[in-house]
Amino acid sequence: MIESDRICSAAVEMKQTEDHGMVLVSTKSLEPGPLGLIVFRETALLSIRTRGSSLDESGPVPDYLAEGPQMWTDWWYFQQQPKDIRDRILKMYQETDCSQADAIRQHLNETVEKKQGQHRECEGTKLDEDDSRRDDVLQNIEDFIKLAMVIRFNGVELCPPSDDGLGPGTDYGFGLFEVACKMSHSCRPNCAWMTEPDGASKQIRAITKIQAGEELTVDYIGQPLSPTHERREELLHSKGFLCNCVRCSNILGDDTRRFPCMCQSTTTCQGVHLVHQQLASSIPRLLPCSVCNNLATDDYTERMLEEESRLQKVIEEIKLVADEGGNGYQLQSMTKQIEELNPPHSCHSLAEKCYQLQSDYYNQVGEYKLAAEACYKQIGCRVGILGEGHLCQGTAFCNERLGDVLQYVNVEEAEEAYKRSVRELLVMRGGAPDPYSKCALSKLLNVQSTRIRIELDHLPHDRCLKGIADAPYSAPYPCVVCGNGCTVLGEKLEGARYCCEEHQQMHLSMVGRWETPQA
Ligand SMILES: C[S@@+](CC[C@H](N)C(=O)[O-])C[C@H]1O[C@@H](n2cnc3c(N)ncnc32)[C@H](O)[C@@H]1O
Repeated sequence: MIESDRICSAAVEMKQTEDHGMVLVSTKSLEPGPLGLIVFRETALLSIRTRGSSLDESGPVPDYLAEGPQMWTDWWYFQQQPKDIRDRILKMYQETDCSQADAIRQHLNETVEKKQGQHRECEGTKLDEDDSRRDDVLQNIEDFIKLAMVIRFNGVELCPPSDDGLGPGTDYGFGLFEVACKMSHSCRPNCAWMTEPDGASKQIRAITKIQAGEELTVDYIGQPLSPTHERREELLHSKGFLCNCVRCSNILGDDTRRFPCMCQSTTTCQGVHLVHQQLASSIPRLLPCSVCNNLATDDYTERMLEEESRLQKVIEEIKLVADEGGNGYQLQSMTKQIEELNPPHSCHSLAEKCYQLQSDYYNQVGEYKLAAEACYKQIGCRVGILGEGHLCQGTAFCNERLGDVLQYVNVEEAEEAYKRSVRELLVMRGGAPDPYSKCALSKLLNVQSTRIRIELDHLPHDRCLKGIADAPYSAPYPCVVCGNGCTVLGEKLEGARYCCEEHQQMHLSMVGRWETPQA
């Protein structure tokens, strides 16, 4: 463990709220500092293998559950637990109106009726041991459904990184956490959770400053760059609720879908139209320009949205080809399409995908300078949409990829990119003991050794961290009004940054916080 890796025990309490039910709040102000802060750790009350893994001991699935084999594995592991653990797990169940639960109930009840009919026909036939073992599903239908729902709505994957930090490691299935599962979801969370190497515990880390009394939130789905309606659909589908986090309920629009101001061809307006669309089934519309407030015409709206779906299709086609190639070499057959990818705005969620494809492609063909440029744009887009304070693994890995490319072009800049990656991973994942941070750190040391000839073997990891934690984050802040680089720090609204005072005034007026300066 690195020295400043602090654990903040007794920093949380549970609280009942009106809109989110039971939640976790911080009892103290928490300051993650440069190396992050562990708020608490928890071991899963129950961890369940993924069916099909070599460690799945649950045996053959009963015929009547053939549609849902994982449910059988879940039930089998549940049945192996002592009674008090089973009771605590079932206590996590929340009454919900869920069509999946109704479908399971109906299916199992029909199976019972059928079996009873068969039993009457051949009275006296003995069930074999396997049958009776499996039939406890049918004798406990309501508990079976409760367990399925608890897992669906509260189960969290248990997958620590691989030893070399280059990807996910052993998949331990998923776990049920009695305390951590009370944390609400946010698309702009203040905490991150990560699986410890034992595959059974989670570490919950503060990734932003947190005030005493503030609710602790994590990202349940890890798709912060997906458009609002996609994130909400995903949460509705997988977790059964309509997200009302700060980003999803932002009346200023979807921060991942930006289109240039309609007047841009005739004026110098640098503003953007954000999209308002809360669900896939709702009709998207462009909001007034963030700078000149002009409305987009129906014609312009239609053209922009058509262009957006066309680009989405092209990206999917390219990705399909890249995936088929395994190592990605097939991408070269799509040179023209990749080079011509042209997002509607540099801070649109599709821009991030375009830049990633371009960076991968240029990297493969050895055009490292172009690859680095595309990767810089990708980072700019991520920071532009999510804000600098939004730590996420995706951005950290992106910085690491930038470092990999820059090694061929500019070693000093590669060093800076690795530093940012290490710094972000340190706060998110806890530093040197974590394989991801270790991997980024050793890449940093490698690139440093080419510059200043340091003896890697004599440098303990903890000492290398000094200085890195303070590495400045040089990606530009986006103006909340137009997305351009910023110089003016908003004092009235924390986190809001502006490219000029005019945009600051505009934004504060829009949200009712503008006060005319005294003469
Ligand atoms: C895993 S549980 C969290 C604990 C839960 N609040 C409780 O009382 O047990 C997820 C539930 O919390 C609520 N919730 C969490 N995050 C939310 C969000 N961003 N928007 C709306 N509801 C949310 C929803 O009711 C959801 O079904």
